[in-house]
Amino acid sequence: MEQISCAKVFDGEHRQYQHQSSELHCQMRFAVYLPPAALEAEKNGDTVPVLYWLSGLTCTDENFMQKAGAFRVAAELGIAIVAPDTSPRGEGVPDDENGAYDFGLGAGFYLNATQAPWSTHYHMYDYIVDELPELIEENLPISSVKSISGHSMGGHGALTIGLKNQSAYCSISAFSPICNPMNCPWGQKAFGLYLGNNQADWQAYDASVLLAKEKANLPILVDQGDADNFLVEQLKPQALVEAAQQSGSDIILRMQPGYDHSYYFIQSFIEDHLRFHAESLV
Ligand SMILES: N[C@@H](CCC(=O)N[C@@H](CS)C(=O)NCC(=O)O)C(=O)O
Repeated sequence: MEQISCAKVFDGEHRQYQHQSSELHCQMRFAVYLPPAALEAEKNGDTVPVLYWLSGLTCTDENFMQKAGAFRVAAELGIAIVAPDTSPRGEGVPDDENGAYDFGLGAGFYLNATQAPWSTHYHMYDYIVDELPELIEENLPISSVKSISGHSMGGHGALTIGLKNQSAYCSISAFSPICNPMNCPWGQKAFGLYLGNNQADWQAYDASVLLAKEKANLPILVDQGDADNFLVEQLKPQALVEAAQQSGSDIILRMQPGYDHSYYFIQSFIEDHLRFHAESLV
């Protein structure tokens, strides 16, 4: 992998890297925040734990890093943050035929597509679960002790990836996640095109279906603004709460009055999420 930027921030470093992805068959970029403890660890061959952040529709590796205001607390806690892109990129990677924001480029939905022409490149699930952590752990002072978080489509990604790989992650959190994609327009469009029309195949990527089936054995925190324009039609946190009740899982859902879907909301509560993950990242 090749380093393409570096900036000092809160005594740590924000860096961007690019690499050729074998899962996605294209060049990918990701960003990492290394807290001061990681820079110290880098000198001694040690590692620090990490939070993987999955962004939402239209985002790249930049949105969270530039807008969430997460570095001061990550520096204090000694937690690295890795922010990947939200889809495969580049010439030859197919996009929505109308360039829509909710499918194709910038909208990989953290799944493995099975349908042509998407199935060649759109393997974001395997990229996040396997390829990216392997690359990170091999090349950076970052350990396999990891948690996962995300926003909106990335909240869906964090919940589904965390629930399907409970032994690999210490904790899960999400801001404004798409909780029941099988039953909302964003999810139905993406799953229909990436996975085909058989809805039985969609269940493996629906957080509410997964949580209803199996009790979660790791801590889960969800924050949702009640002034979020997407809340009723797309996000459906109540489905997640009902699923948790069905399997006897403990999840914390906090409805936050007056907050919308934006990074202003994320910036307001990211400290809580980092401290929540720090309790499990040991
Ligand atoms: N109305 C938006 C919908 C997309 C959207 O709200 N994206 C959220 C995630 S679902 C986001 O994080 N956008 C980028 C940002 O705010 O930096 C658009 O058309 O771009």
